[in-house]
Amino acid sequence: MRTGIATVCLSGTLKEKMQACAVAGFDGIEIFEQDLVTSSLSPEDIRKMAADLGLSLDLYQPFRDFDSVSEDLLQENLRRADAKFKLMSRLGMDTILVCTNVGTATIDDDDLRAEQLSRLAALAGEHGVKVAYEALAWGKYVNDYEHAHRLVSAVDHPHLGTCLDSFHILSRDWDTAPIEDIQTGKIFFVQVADAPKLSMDVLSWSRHYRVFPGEGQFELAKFMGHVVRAGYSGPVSLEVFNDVFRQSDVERTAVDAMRSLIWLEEQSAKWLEANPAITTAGGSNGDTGTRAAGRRRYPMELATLPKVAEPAGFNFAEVKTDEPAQLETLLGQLGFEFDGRHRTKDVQLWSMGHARVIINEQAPSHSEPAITALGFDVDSPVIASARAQQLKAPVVPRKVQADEEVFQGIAAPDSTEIFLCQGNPDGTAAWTGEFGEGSEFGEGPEHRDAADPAVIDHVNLAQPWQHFDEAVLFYTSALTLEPQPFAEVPSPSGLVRSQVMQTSDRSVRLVLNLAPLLHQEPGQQGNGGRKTYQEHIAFAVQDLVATARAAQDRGLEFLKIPANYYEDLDARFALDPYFLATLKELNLLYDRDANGEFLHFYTATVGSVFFEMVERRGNYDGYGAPNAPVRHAVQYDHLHRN
Ligand SMILES: O=C(O)c1ccc(O)c(O)c1
Ligand SMILES: [Mg+2]
Repeated sequence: MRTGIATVCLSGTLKEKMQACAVAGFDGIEIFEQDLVTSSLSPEDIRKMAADLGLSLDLYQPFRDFDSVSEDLLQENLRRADAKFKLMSRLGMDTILVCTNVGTATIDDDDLRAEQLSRLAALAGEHGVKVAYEALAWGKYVNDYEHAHRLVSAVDHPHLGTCLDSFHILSRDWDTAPIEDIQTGKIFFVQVADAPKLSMDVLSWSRHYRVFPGEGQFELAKFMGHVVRAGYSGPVSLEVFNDVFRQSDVERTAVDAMRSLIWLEEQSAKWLEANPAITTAGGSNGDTGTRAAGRRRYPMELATLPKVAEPAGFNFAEVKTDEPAQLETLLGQLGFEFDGRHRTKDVQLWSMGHARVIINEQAPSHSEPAITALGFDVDSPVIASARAQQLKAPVVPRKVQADEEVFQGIAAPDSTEIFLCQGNPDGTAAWTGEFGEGSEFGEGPEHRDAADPAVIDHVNLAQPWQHFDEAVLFYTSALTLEPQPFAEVPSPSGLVRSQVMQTSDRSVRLVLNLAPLLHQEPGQQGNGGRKTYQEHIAFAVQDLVATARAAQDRGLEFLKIPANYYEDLDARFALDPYFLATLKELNLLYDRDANGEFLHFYTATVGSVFFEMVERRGNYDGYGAPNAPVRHAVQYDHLHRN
């Protein structure tokens, strides 16, 4: 698959954008008109720079408001087109995008439109330029790709073809299957963008909220599957208008963009495998009739990635600090046991059942506790790491001694280190043997009750606002977690956007939060990587009431839940009075739905970290979302009291 990206996706000057695209590994780019007009580089300079960078200049865009106009306006539009065609010759470009008229169209007549497009195609032909006609979702008379293509077919000129843009098609819920009916060779260009499902006017949605594939909710693999089956083999080019990406670091956004196409390519190949085309006599579009290993061949070759299964669970969570005292107390009060220190590193291991927490003391001085690493159990750490690296995940360098387990590590967009681990099927982990071994430092984990079912239930990571979408794609593509629709949770300092990423069996649940800006204390940017949001690790136990009582006996300070909460709980659920009294006495939170029940409590925050203990009853699948505002409020209270 040839990869491309429109310069409008990125921040910076045209030169900076082009360099970032080359570094990220794109094959080509679309030049957005404004980037050219505002550039100090001449068209010849741009052409040379692209050639030097190994980038093809795939599309010049957009040419607006051409069709459905009066004759005098058309004359003017043809003059303008002539100037752009001459410019394209200087740039060495051969394809221009013409979008359906949204501004000056006054005549709704397909015959007239076809006639006008045919005059444009004839002029383009004289310049050796190809015109790709794209239906904008808000086009005045033409806003549907099939309509646009009917016009292209009516004109039937070798220099006029169709441009398909996934946003304009999927935002309007147009059926994508008829893409396959487009005559081979008549799709001149394909643009891809994803988007969250939003109910707003489609122009604003398009201009501000597009995201890279895998970061939104569109069925892009299916869209691409139909494009591939139509026999298209040209560039698949990202066109993502997004307010955040346009102000983010250009090189980083270009890598995020590239990752999205690598992932989309794999997903498209998978969709094609799962949806074999029905063979018709004589073959369908683009079908060369050959079969390789039972797979139909299409002109577009789709690369795949190392195959991995979903992670089987959390292997560990790491909190880093050089001041571990409070953390040690908290974990001890929750019922964790100290398994000892690492043989060679300044690191402690604490565990409860199969929930393992590492306190890493190799931190700069005065580093308050922060979640810095997560371990995931995978079938093959080497294959999982290869996949992540092909998806351009940065590798985390590790110092290991000869006889220590080597973890494959990659850095998530918020800089949390993700380790790909080989867990044992019984939930234990071999590396724990490196701790406490017959030394004065604790007993080691061997004494632990292997039947204790405690596990890490979920981890909640706060994302910097400019990396939220990137994080969704990172966990989707590299770790194959499934993103759920996002929710908004009110807190005293703002609305928190929250998105769950999980495995299908829920053995891994990761919650990404976009914390309110207020939580970013000024002057903390780049402060030794210190996180300024609250994040937490939740542990699942079998009997939360017993866990809470034991924790209370060990002196754990519970966050005081307001009495109003319990009144509301009773009103909603008509709980057994004794049970309600127990919840209230222990400051426990409760939720119930058709699948089951959920009991949980939170600790106070140390540094940027707090812990949650949960009990899931039945098949309860949520996170106590109705209780999240209460949690935010009591934590806010607690923070401002101290
Ligand atoms: O928003 C627009 O105007 C616009 C322009 C060109 C495109 O290719 C597109 O998809 C949208
Ligand atoms: Mg477009």
